[in-house]
Amino acid sequence: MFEIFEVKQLTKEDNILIKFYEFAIDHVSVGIHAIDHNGYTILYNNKMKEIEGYKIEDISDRSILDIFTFNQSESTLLRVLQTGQKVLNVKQTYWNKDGHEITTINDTFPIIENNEIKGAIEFARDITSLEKLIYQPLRRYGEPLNFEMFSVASEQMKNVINNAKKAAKARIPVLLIGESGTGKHLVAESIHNELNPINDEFVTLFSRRNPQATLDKLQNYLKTEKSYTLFFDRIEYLSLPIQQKLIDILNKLPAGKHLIIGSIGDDPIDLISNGKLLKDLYYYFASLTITIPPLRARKDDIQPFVTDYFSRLRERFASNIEGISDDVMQYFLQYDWPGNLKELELLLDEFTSMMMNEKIVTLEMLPLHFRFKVQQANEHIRNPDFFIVQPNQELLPLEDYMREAENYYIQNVLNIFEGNITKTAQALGMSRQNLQYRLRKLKKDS
Ligand SMILES: Nc1ncnc2c1ncn2[C@@H]1O[C@H](COP(=O)(O)OP(=O)(O)OP(=O)(O)O)[C@@H](O)[C@H]1O
Repeated sequence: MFEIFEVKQLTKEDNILIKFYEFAIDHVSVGIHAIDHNGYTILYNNKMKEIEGYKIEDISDRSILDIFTFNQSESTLLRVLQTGQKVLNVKQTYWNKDGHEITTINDTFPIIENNEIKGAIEFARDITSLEKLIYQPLRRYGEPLNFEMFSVASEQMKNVINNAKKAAKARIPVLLIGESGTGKHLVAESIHNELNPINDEFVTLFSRRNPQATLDKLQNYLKTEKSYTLFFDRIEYLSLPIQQKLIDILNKLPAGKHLIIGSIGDDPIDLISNGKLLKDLYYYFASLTITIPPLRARKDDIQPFVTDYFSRLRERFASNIEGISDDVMQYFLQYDWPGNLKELELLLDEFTSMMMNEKIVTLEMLPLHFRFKVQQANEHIRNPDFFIVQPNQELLPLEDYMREAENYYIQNVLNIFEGNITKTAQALGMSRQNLQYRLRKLKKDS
């Protein structure tokens, strides 16, 4: 672990000190990732694991140079290793394996000894809770949010919108269920703007900041004469006693004056059985629950979202970006988007802010961290061993085996050509249309 530096005989004091260092590294609230001069990971602490969602085994036996087979200048650790210059205050947003959104500010430094670069080290400060307060991409267009703003192609989302419109008509409490970034806030505010007559004000109460303050704020709103649409974002983050207080307040509200909308990020039955959601609070909303499916279950919505994103950029911000290439779309379709549309929107923001005069977004413009995630996901599709038939193996019907083999072969050829459809189709001896049709079919069948 410490072999990049000259090895010296460790004293007893050194050994004790190392124990302190190890403890500090594992308990500090800053993510730490260090690589040696060959790009091999030599340090990856618990906080970094929480932030990025990788295990040390995923990265320790491979050089970053091998893992990131794309444009290496995009990895700050590598850039620092190559230039010897520190890079400070780089903001990044990740969705870890549990689908949690994490925003960090990274500082990366070279480790130099006797004028030689021995490696590089990155420190990532987790600013997620701060970011939550200030990041409201919905507001950037300065318009009220309504059902017109939805980019929809999937039947599932069309149903969501229909049900949400019914809720606005009936003016009954609604519970929105969906992962982070699926559009719960957008649905809630659109319901408000659909009300006829409309309430005086739409207010979002964030449960995960300071639950008692959320309740105090609510009491203050209710003291006024105004009618409100109150959106309780992620009520499962409120403690059970606070949830009980909330029910008591909601049950005393004058009938029909305010509209109450709640949101949760998980299945309500699971939340109740895990002691995170009070049954009575769920029943308060149970007259209408609307589940917003994750983006990975409705990938048809990716294309219209991307198209609308760029047309808004052109209309409102005089951008000349026309759209994304087919290869990039293929990447988007392969990825499972744990952060849903919010993740897609942030990704589009990230690379469009770097574009100069280019009209079409191509594969090389995608940030390295994103391409790495797609690559990792593809690596897990099938292990090559799966295709070797062994005596004690469970045997699949030929049709299923052939489908798995086709998927494996196509995905690997796609990886070789970094997602480029034209080159992959050429190598496989088929037309682009045929390849695209097969990919869609394989996705549907899997
Ligand atoms: N169908 C859609 N069409 C257009 N934009 C969408 C759609 N769904 C979500 N978005 C956009 O995605 C972003 C995230 O949506 P939103 O904030 O409503 O998600 P959320 O489910 O409330 O997330 P969280 O639980 O993290 O608060 C917003 O900027 C929103 O405009």
